[in-house]
Amino acid sequence: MAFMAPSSSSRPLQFHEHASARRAAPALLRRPRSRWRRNQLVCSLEATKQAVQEERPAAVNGVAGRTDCYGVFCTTYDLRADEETKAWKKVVSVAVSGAAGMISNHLLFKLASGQVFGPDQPIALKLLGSSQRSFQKLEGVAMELEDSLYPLLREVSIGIDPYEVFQDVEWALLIGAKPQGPGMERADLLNINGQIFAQQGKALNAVASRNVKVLVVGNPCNTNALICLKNAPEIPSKNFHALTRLDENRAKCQLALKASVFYDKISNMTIWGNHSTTQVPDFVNARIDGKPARQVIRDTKWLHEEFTKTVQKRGGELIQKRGRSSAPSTAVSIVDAIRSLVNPTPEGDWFSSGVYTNGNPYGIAEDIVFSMPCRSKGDGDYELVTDVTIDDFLWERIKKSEAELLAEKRCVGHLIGEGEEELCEVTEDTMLPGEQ
Ligand SMILES: NC(=O)C1=CN([C@@H]2O[C@H](COP(=O)(O)OP(=O)(O)OC[C@H]3O[C@@H](n4cnc5c(N)ncnc54)[C@H](OP(=O)(O)O)[C@@H]3O)[C@@H](O)[C@H]2O)C=CC1
Ligand SMILES: O=C([O-])CC(=O)C(=O)O
Repeated sequence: MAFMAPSSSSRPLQFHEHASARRAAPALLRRPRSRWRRNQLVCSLEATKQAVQEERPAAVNGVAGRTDCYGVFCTTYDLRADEETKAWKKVVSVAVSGAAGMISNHLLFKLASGQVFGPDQPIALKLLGSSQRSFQKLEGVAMELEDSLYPLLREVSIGIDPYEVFQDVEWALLIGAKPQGPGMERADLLNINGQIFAQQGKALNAVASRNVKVLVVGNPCNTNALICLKNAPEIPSKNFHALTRLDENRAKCQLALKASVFYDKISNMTIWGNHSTTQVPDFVNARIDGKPARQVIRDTKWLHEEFTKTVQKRGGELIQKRGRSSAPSTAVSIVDAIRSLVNPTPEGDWFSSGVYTNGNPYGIAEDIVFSMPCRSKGDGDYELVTDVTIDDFLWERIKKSEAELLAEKRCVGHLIGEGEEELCEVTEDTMLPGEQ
């Protein structure tokens, strides 16, 4: 379906709205912010910059690392006339970590345009960076958002303290992570990135909306999501997702190519397991133009061998060709993943997401984050799909992915309150899709 952004001629005026102001006064009573207040906001941005330059640790609820509005988004306007003619929803508050990275470079503009949450949904973007180095880049990102004049983008703030940035957020898109450097062991990556997600889990637990939806993208995303949810005991575990939608999209593309159909004909595509080379793209339950995929693609050898391997290794192949990991297609898949939760799933179809195993009907180990088929009513929540067939081919591979996730979980016991750091043994042949 084509999306049309509202034209800039009908663009309403921006306002910056603090959570406290939102609680204190209904929108129609809001007044333009005084020059003093504006100066104060600018000063606090300066204080943040200074703190960052001095490499002071970000304080929890303190001045250092404080998040505030950026540039044009600090200005408050009187919206009374505007609100009489518009039927927009209440602003949705979305945090994005790794906001100066490659994936975010594509994603933020899709979020601001209305493609994700809808053309009647104003949005506040809270951009999280990790350090002094990233702060200036975040300013650059915020400047580009300013210059894009998106009617729905009502607030942009930047910061490096997750306790500030995550305040009252309803969505947290956790993209920031350290990439796996040359010669870096998987165990080291699990530990370094795990620390980031443990800290961010704690911050979400302390300050985010109690029903925040969390999508973990930074790799290894399944185990990072597990670490995050374990550190956020006051937020329902069901609200945490690891992104496997890119893998679903890749699998749909391969089936479409083989069957010589346009990819919108492919449905019911499940990715089982880990976002790694053990993932299991499910051709058994997938459908092509409403028919079981195996009725359309008779080449069983291709389905068993090439299809599965191509999807598992697509990320690595792309890195080899492009010299960097997928960013635009990952951003698109994040959009798809969110849209699948905020729109009802089409009748008979489903989508894949890495979700917490807690009473799953398939016999997969509990207490890990595993990609499975889901359906949503469009309320941000989901249910697992139960009418799927798991044959021996799938089951054997699902168990391998499960074993990998259980091994990863043992490596991060110290980050999820399950013992000290132990000898971390992740088998050699299991890799991130982009690992060489
Ligand atoms: N699940 C999936 O399907 C996919 C996942 N990915 C993963 O997404 C992640 C981001 O990819 P991409 O945007 O291309 O990467 P980039 O390297 O372009 O950006 C990553 C961002 O992460 C932040 N970062 C780096 N180190 C740290 C740290 N120690 N603490 C906090 N933040 C940090 C950096 O922000 P700053 O400047 O603030 O330090 C950087 O801007 C990677 O982990 C990648 O493997 C990628 C593709 C698909
Ligand atoms: O390993 C990476 O960073 C890239 C990745 O996840 C993918 O392409 O699926």
